[in-house]
Amino acid sequence: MGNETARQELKRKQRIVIKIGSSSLMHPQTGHLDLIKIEVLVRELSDLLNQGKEVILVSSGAIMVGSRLLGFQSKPQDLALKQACASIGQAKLMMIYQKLFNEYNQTAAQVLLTNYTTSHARSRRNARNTLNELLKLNVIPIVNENDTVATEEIEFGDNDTLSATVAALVDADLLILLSDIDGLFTNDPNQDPDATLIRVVEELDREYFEMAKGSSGSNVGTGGMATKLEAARICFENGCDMIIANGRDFHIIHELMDGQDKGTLFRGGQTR
Ligand SMILES: Nc1ncnc2c1ncn2[C@@H]1O[C@H](COP(=O)(O)OP(=O)(O)O)[C@@H](O)[C@H]1O
Ligand SMILES: N[C@@H](CCC(=O)OP(=O)(O)O)C(=O)O
Repeated sequence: MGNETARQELKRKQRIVIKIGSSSLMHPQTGHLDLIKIEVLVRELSDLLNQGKEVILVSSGAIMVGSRLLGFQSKPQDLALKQACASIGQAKLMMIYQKLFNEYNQTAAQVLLTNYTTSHARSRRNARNTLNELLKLNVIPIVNENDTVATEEIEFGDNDTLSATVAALVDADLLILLSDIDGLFTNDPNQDPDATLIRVVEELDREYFEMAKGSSGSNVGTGGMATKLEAARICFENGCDMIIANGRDFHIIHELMDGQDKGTLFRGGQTR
C-alpha cells in the first residue's frame, strides 16, 4: 500500500494517543507557556472527541513550567530540583488544561505513570483499567511521567517512549508525536542542511535508527529523535501506526487526521 492510501486510512483511526513535547508548548524566546497554542490544542482534541474518537494526551512540560515559575532561565540540572520543578509545573499545567477543556464541555483527568507502573503486571493492569474506564467515560486522560517518584533521573528516557507504552497499553490505533521538527529526516536537519524528510516508514530497518543518532536539538526537549525511534519500535511491536510531525501549529492534528501528507508516518499498524 502506498503512502497516499495509508494516509487516507488515518481518517478511520479511532483510539489516538497524542504526545506534545515541552518545546511545542512554550514560546521559544522566553520558555513561558504559549497559551494561544494550548487553546488550539484543546480545541483540536475536543473536536476529535466530538467526532466520537477516543483521545489520550501525553503532555510534557512540567519541569519547564515549574522552573519558570521559580524564576529559573532554563531547566535545572540537579535531579531533586528537577523533580521539585515537575511537581510545581504539573499542577499548573493541569490547572490550565482543566480550565480550557472545561470551556469545551470536556473533562480531563491526570494520569501519572512510571516505568515501574507499566512494567509490573499488577500495576500495568491497574493503569490499563483506569485508562480504559476514562475513555469509556469520554474523559480525556492527560498523561505524564510521575517525575517526583521516578528514582532515576530519566526512567523512561522521556515522554516519547512513555507515550508509545501507553499506546500499547490501551491498544491504540495511532500515536502522534508532535515535536519541534517536521518529522524524521535522513540526518539531523539542525546539523545537516541537506537532510531530507522521510514521508513513510514501512519497515523499521536499522538505517532509520542510524539517522536518529543525534541528541535533542533544543535545551527544552530531552530525547531527540532516538527516543522517537524507540517509540516507533514499540508501536511496530504492538501493531500501532505512529506519526512524527511538527507541533509548531496544532491545527496539524486535524490535517493529519484528514489524511494530509505531513510528517513521517510509521506503518506499524499494518501488522494488525
Ligand atoms: N534524523 C533526525 N531527524 C529529525 N530530527 C533529528 C534527527 N536527529 C536528531 N534530531 C533532533 O531531534 C530534535 C527533536 O527532539 P526533541 O528536542 O527531544 O523534541 P521534543 O521536545 O519535541 O521531544 C530535533 O530538533 C533535531 O535537532
Ligand atoms: N516529565 C517531563 C517530561 C520531559 C520530556 O520528556 O520532555 P520532552 O522531550 O519535551 O517530551 C516533564 O513533564 O517535564
